[in-house]
Amino acid sequence: MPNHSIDILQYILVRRAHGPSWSSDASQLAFVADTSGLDQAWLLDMQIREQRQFTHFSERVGLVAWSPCDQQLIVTVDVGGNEHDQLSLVQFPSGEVRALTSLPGVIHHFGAWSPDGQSICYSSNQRHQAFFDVWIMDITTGETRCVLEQDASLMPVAWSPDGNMLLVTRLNTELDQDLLLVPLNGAPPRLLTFHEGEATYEYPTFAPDSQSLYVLTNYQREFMAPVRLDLSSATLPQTHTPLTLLADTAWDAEAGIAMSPDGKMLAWAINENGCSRLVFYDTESTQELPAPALPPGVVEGLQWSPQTDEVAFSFNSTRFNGNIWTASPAQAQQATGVPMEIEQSSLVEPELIHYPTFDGRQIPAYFYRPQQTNRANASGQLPVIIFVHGGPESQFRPLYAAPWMPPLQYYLHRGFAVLAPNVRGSRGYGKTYVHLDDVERRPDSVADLKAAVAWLVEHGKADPKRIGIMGRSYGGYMVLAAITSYPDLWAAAVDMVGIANFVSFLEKTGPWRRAWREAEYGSLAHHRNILEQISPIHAVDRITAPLMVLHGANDSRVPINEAEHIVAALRARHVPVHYLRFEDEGHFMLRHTTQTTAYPAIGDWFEQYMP
Ligand SMILES: CSCC[C@H](NC=O)C(=O)N[C@@H](CC(C)C)C(=O)N[C@@H](Cc1ccccc1)C(=O)O
Repeated sequence: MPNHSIDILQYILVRRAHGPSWSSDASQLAFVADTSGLDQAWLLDMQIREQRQFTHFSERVGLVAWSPCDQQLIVTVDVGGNEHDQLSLVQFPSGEVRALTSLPGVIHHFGAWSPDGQSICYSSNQRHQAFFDVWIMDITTGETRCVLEQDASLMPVAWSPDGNMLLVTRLNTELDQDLLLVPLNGAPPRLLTFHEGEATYEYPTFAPDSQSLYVLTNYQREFMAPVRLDLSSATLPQTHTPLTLLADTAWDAEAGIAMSPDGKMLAWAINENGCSRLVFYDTESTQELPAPALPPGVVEGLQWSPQTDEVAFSFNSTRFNGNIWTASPAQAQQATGVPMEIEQSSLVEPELIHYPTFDGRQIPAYFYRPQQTNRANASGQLPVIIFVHGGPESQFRPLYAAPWMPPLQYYLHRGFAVLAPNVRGSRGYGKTYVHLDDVERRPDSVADLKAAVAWLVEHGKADPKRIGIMGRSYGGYMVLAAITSYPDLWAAAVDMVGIANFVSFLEKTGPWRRAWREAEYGSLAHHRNILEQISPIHAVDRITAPLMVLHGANDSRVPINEAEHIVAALRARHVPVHYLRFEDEGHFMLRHTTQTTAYPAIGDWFEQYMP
């Protein structure tokens, strides 16, 4: 028998670095890493290639952003995982910290530094809990001024190189956005992206002359593609800013659109079936350049060096824990050495499969077969855990250590196979696919889970009596929907931070999030009947699968009463239920101490009911 308490430490000790930010002279690369057990700011000295922890907060750091001129950085920190980020300024090299905001009830989203390093822009919901306005702060005097106030979710994303304008994203829903150009001389903001239907605009970046910008968008397209928006031509009211497509894409472009300081090169990535391919692009010849190949994995946060011809990004794959890498058109290399203590060869690479579902569609999924098959039955069939991602507008991707994800490799090590489907409604497969589960069509995505079981059994991959299901957040809802809709399929289930009742969830989730979620799930005003019909809390009588429930008390996305209600309902009906409540955690359950408790307990639960 393996000793699980030792094993889990190895799996949790697969640390992750993300969010690279260059100092202006490119001598230092800042990033966020959880090497110490909690995300903190770290620095990599690019000359001597040594990394060191730079901040030592007792709470989690969200992001780091170097000033474009000076030896100082912005960091964001929340409390107990509540996602109410506050902004602080940290001096280099002393590490001295000055709080720039201290409003614990208010959420701050850092936007950008001004090009002269004197000011920052950010948005906050200080005026009204549900709305984010755009602010500028002089970091020397601490003086603030609101530069854009709307009853909307506004996020500043870039400061023009000439210092005169901000670029602001307005989040209409999770899948629809606008870009606004905000002159800092008090003139009215200009809507750049008048559009009908849905469009998102991600990672907008100004060209050096402030006359055009580059952005990834799915405006009038199925997939995200890199485009240039020409700001110099006058735009008629109710028209979209003229746009040039840089490269046609059959998959989503992602991870940023990083620009070299002279504006001659761009870099982005393409998400091909969940794996990132790096792209370099020459803006003069308008041609793609050769790019180094990466192992199958995920690229995030592309940042061009202010001094050299290389980009920094975080890279995370099945066999490489999250680290910061750098790449030029000639080569890619790992830059940080955030440790991974597991032998690479013991990590299982998944197989990409597609299975048919009720309406003839093919559902993409990753199947992981454990190296040790000692838990197979006499027919060679394995116990299988189906892992359902959240969102639902998220995507399961083959990475090792997303910090919020249960460590699938650990369950493989304990002898379970894992199937991770991207059921209808997932991101990454185009605009049409992502809407196939909207509002009244939600049960169709649950039927895709039934089809997953059929595929596993038909292909001899699973012992039909030992199929379990686990998911987080919206994926936790999918678990509850699966065990109420198809109770006979499941031997055991695990719901982490899931929704049990869409009505109480929408009433109690942070008011800033309600409108985004209503676009996906249906609204309290217009779809109450549907919301009630699809809510597992009203079908608890159908549950027979033993259920484990885990939740963080400070979760501002899915309030903890969702867990408390389902647990109480099952206890009243004597269905086996095991509840773990974490007091100093929010939605993401990021503390290593939490993870070393939660993840072995999940393994034990599946082992108990799927022996
Ligand atoms: C990136 S996809 C959807 C994000 C969505 N945003 C706003 O509400 C979200 O947070 N969805 C939640 C459920 C919702 C609050 C009811 C969710 O399912 N979260 C998942 C996926 C996720 C992973 C990482 C960052 C954001 C979302 C989860 O926490 O595992």
